[in-house]
Amino acid sequence: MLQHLNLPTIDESVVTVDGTTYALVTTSVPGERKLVVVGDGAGFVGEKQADGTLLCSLTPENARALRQRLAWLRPTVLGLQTTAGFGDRLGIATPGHVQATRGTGVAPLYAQQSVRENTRTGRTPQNVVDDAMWGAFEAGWREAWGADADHMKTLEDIEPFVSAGYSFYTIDPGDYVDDATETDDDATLRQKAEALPWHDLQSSLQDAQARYLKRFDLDQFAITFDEHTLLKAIAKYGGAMAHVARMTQRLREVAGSLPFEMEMSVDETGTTTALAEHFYIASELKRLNVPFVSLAPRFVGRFEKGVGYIGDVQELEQNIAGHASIMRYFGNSYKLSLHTGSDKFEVYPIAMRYTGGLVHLKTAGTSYLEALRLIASVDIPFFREILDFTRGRYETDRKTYHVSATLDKVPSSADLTDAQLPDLLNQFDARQVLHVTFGSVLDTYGSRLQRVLHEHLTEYHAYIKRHFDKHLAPFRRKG
Ligand SMILES: O=C(O)[C@@H](O)[C@@H](O)[C@H](O)C(=O)CO
Repeated sequence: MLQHLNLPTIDESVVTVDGTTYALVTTSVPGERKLVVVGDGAGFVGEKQADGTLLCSLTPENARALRQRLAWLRPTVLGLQTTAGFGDRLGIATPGHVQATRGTGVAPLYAQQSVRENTRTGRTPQNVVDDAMWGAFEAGWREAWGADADHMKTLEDIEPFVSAGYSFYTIDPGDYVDDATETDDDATLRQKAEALPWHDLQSSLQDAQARYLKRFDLDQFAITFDEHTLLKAIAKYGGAMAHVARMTQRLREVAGSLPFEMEMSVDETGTTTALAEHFYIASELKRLNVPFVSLAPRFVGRFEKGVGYIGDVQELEQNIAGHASIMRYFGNSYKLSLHTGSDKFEVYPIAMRYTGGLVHLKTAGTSYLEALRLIASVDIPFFREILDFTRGRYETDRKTYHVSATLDKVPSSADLTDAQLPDLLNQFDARQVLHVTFGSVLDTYGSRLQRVLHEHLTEYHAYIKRHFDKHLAPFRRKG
């Protein structure tokens, strides 16, 4: 039916609803796609062909019009299903993410970018959700998917994500977590606890003491709040809880009747979230009526960007078992969220085993690294340039990320043969250096990088699929 256009149709995208057919076609520009609307073209902007067919660019206006017609292209809440977030800093990876998700039973969030990432890539929340939507459409995804406004820290962060139609809001109150409480004496803890904004917490220190100074019996163990444990939990996380309460109130005001779900993340803080502190956080979120579906504590050991888990896996297993027991105490009403979750292959089976699938996995930079892996094979001189550039940027760009790579372990390109280059994407230090410098790389090389990837899109999606097949296998729904 679309043959008359003489542009190859992407078969997976073709769909007919209410007598109108929609499809993506490729053009002679590498990587470029256009939307074809055959039938009722009202609301779309494009070039009208002789037979009335519309050929449309992938603009925000046309994305909006398509979402209005095809309900499954709107991000939606996913509840307590096992979920995975697929951050895509380049805006072209989603078809690969779809290929990997299909048939796994894992519910995807194909749009997921933090405020920090958007600042570095120069993309808006709308760009991110539109790119993910076009990718899902291209790959023929017809099921539910979500969009995560990740690591929102301030009240001002909220509005642009709500206007862009996000469904999942990750509140990161990390700036209000007081890590110094780990070593404070009781007098200091009390002073800090008394100074909290109790009004925002809709409570008082006395009320909190009445609520928590006791023993709570969980299925595997008990949590007993003595004076010190409670004062520390309150002094450490009370300010964060107050901030989450403020963020939730603003989100409700801005979202109005739009459905949404929330996560609270304190994974990017300096100290581990003790089990009693997880209990306090979850209990307070419930008391404050925060509609959270997942919680990202800071686990024992280290979850760093782009690499495997760093620490004692048995200790982590015990830690996850404890967190899962607290979740059960609260009626399995939320999921454990694994931030910086990519490449932690040893962690996934453990998380699944103890939570019974109440897991949310977040990934992002690993898809960008797969793009660099491809470039290391298809445009070697360019990869050499990127590598040397990132070595110059690392010390600056690492500052807001948890990474421990050292530059002396990352060779400069002159010290490597062509054949050795792709293997850098398997090396701890090189992965982290390449990972956290994405913003600077995109500022300097963005259009060239996009051009190379657009010339090799099918391969890029195959790289993504292969990489994510490994990630998702432990999360597959059985039966
Ligand atoms: O880089 C970022 O800012 C984000 O992608 C992450 O911190 C995100 O929350 C994540 O955990 C992805 O693995």
